[in-house]
Amino acid sequence: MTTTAKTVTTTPVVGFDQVTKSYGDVRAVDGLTLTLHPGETVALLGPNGAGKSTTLDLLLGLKRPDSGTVRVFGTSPREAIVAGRVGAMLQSGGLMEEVTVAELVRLACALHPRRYEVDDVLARAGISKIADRKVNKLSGGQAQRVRFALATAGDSDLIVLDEPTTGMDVSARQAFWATMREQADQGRTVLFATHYLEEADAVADRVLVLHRGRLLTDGTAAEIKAKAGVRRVSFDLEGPVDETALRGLPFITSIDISGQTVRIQSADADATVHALYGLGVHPRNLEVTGLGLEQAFVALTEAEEARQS
Ligand SMILES: Nc1ncnc2c1ncn2[C@@H]1O[C@H](COP(=O)(O)OP(=O)(O)OP(=O)(O)O)[C@@H](O)[C@H]1O
Repeated sequence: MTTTAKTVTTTPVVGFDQVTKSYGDVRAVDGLTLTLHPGETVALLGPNGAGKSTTLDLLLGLKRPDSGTVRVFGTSPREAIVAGRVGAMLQSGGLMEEVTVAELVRLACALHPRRYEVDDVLARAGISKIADRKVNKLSGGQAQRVRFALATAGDSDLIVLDEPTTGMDVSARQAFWATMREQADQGRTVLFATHYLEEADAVADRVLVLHRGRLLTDGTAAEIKAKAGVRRVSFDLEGPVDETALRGLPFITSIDISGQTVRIQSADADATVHALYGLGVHPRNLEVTGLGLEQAFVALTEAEEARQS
């Protein structure tokens, strides 16, 4: 996206300013400040209990902050929702049991100030064929698709998704993200919490990592991988090698020796490889690669745990 004067002056989609929310002694969200801009697809990551769901609940006005302010399109979350600007798909619950899929989706469309046609919503969510089924007879993945339909029942500017693909099979997941990309391409802002880091890597143009209610990192997936600073070194051994010497290589954060194959994670891959040659080892099929988002996420959150303890 090119930055223009227009984007700079546009009202943020979401603005959290020093937001704190506790449950008894547990501080679920701790002084969180963040801004989401129009058209962004943003992944919200964090270990269990990091505060993702609470953050989304605050954004949707389902919970009120103890302190700080939450603004959505420059208004309160409630006003933004009443105006039909926000569509949401939450983790569980929220489905009336004794109605059919079509009835439920029809209701969601009727309630949306900028509603879509029911048949289009069903088709987009891939649930036309189960439209007459009772909601309490659905599989977990089908129920997720219905929640997705409810979140896209009208022309919302912001779509909020809490672990949307949990329970979906691989093809449902792919179809889901293809639809979500279309929504984003039409200029909508999409914010989703997930534990599937490969989804965040593939879909999000911005990744927020929460840790104990605070924002640990905020950047593109590539920036977060680079920030973790660790790279993978893998190679095959030729002939016997002194394992103790290998394990003593500098900057190693983990090492796995399996038969003739060695896999290392190193905080300074160049120095590790240099020292490897210094041992007189001639590695075959040497590869030095960056971490995936998943490993980077683990490295960053573990480092933060260590720092705080
Ligand atoms: N209703 C509640 N009452 C008491 N504590 C709560 C409540 N809801 C959440 N918490 C606590 O607040 C913290 C943040 O929870 P939250 O559900 O926001 O995290 P999360 O990042 O969404 O976790 P997960 O990945 O497991 O879904 C956790 O320590 C959780 O136990």
